[in-house]
Amino acid sequence: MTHSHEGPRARDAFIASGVLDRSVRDVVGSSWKRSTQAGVSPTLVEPSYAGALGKSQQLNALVSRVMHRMADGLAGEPVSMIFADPTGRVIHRICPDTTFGRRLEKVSLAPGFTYAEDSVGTNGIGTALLTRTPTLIVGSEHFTEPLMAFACAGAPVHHPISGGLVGVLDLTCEAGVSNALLLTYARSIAERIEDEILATVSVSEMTLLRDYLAACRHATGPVLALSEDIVMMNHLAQQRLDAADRTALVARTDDAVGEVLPRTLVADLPSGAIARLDYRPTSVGSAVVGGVFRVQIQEASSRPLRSSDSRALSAQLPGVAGTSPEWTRAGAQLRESHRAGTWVLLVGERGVGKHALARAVHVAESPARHLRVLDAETAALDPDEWFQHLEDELVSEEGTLIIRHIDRLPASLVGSVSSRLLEESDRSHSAPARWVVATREASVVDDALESQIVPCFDRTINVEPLRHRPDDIRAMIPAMLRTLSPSRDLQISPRAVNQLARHPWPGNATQLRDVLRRVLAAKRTGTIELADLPPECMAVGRRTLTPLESLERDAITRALADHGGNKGKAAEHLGMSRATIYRKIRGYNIDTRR
Ligand SMILES: Nc1ncnc2c1ncn2[C@@H]1O[C@H](COP(=O)(O)OP(=O)(O)OP(=O)(O)O)[C@@H](O)[C@H]1O
Repeated sequence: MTHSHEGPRARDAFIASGVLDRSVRDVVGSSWKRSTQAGVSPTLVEPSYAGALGKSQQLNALVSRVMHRMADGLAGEPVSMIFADPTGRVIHRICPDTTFGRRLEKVSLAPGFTYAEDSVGTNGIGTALLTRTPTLIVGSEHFTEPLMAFACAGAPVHHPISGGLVGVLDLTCEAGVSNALLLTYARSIAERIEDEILATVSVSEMTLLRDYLAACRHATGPVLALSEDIVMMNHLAQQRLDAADRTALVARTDDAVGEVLPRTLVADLPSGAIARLDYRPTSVGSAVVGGVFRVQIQEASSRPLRSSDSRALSAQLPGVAGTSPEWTRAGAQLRESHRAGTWVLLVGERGVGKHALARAVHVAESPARHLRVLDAETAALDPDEWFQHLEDELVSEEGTLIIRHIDRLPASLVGSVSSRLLEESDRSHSAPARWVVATREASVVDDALESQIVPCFDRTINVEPLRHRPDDIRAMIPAMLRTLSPSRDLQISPRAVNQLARHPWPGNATQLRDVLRRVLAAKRTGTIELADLPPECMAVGRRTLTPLESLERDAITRALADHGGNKGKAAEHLGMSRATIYRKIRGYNIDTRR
């Protein structure tokens, strides 16, 4: 094993020239090559953030119990015990030594972050998951430099009946103090977890396993099986999808698991590929206990989008500001759908700019055609009249129809609107000049909406909250000032812009616009200074958060809300120490009084 002083040299030589020194272990050399191919940075650790909540609450609770029992042996040692799900997302972390815990935080080895090999390169978690073999990675065997200070031993945890991967148990310590026992200990904890799972396997799980195994036998593509407590995916899912795509796929299954009837979902994956998920429920008696998804992947390269189109697709859209990757990607996907005549459900928090984006794409792509906007929120006033407006629009051969707030359609209209849209969407594929986009708030969950309205659309595109796009806030401020007051020559100072860019904007662009409107009412000329901003914009963090930080702040805020503001419980839920959550609440200036 090359854990000695040859190690750093062998790694440096590989990074510089791609040449593998003979002293490098095979498992490490192959992983370095895969890390290079995946485009992992050798100098930065940049794990993606997938949210701290694992899908399988019951499994996570079981793992947490075993880990806490076994963690007694770690007291006083700078060792951390970590469990990550099959996608490499860290679910639990126990680290009694707080100084060491802080070092792990610096490399984002914390709940919610993805330590898959294609996310952070060679490491005990990701490499063990990918090779499905207990793996010890020490010091300079890591691909990225900041991880070289650590040693990590990952032992895959398999479901004792299906054999499917349920995650990986990892022990991480300082590189200098590691020894081979680390891996032995990790394996024995993994075995304890497997024993515990076996002891709790129930009839419903056995039934789900039977359906999953039957689907896998005939599968030529990824297969996923899920219940409230189990996520299983076959080898093809691990091979064909990277960590971010796998996480997105599992998140998309939320829309079907528990449904009584089979259905098909479409998911846009971060890589640009589209996945079609065919769902079949698993039932025990009359109760649905989970479901199996057969997945077909349409690679980005085989989609109608030609690469020569991509630049035009991501070009600035008229009437809206923003250059963040999230905003640009949503715009490009929407333009692509317009060109293909694909009907879209635009999903996002209130006021993020869904309607503005759909309008902008219409203007950019088909300015000569007519545009009609119907707001489902107003349908309750006169449902028959509203439905007639919809009917009038759908019979016309071309043009864009934007249905705003489709999640607020009155229950009495859901059935008729759904059948009318389905009927027309079939016809529309031969008439791509007719394009329909509906907007929907992300947090509204409603059975009728999921089962009847969502299937009317070919794809879903997400618009990210403004707080995850601080650069867009900066771009939107002058654009909004111009539209709110075209005749006035008003400037805004950089300090005021910085302050606005740091605000979390729970009401998104709508709230930003309202704030600017209020500022303009009081300020007629000159430069808008910090002091001109309303008080609600002043209570913010001291600096602009990175996108990952803002995701973490959201996760903490959500956990606090879910646990009635109890910081201890929220910390436990997120796998953080109480000290960490207190520090983060202060650091992010989270208001805990709500
Ligand atoms: N990128 C942008 N550039 C400039 N203005 C924007 C941008 N995004 C949104 N706006 C403006 O912010 C306001 C809110 O946007 P919009 O109505 O499109 O949001 P929405 O997501 O459809 O909201 P809701 O969910 O409440 O229907 C509008 O006045 C819109 O013109």
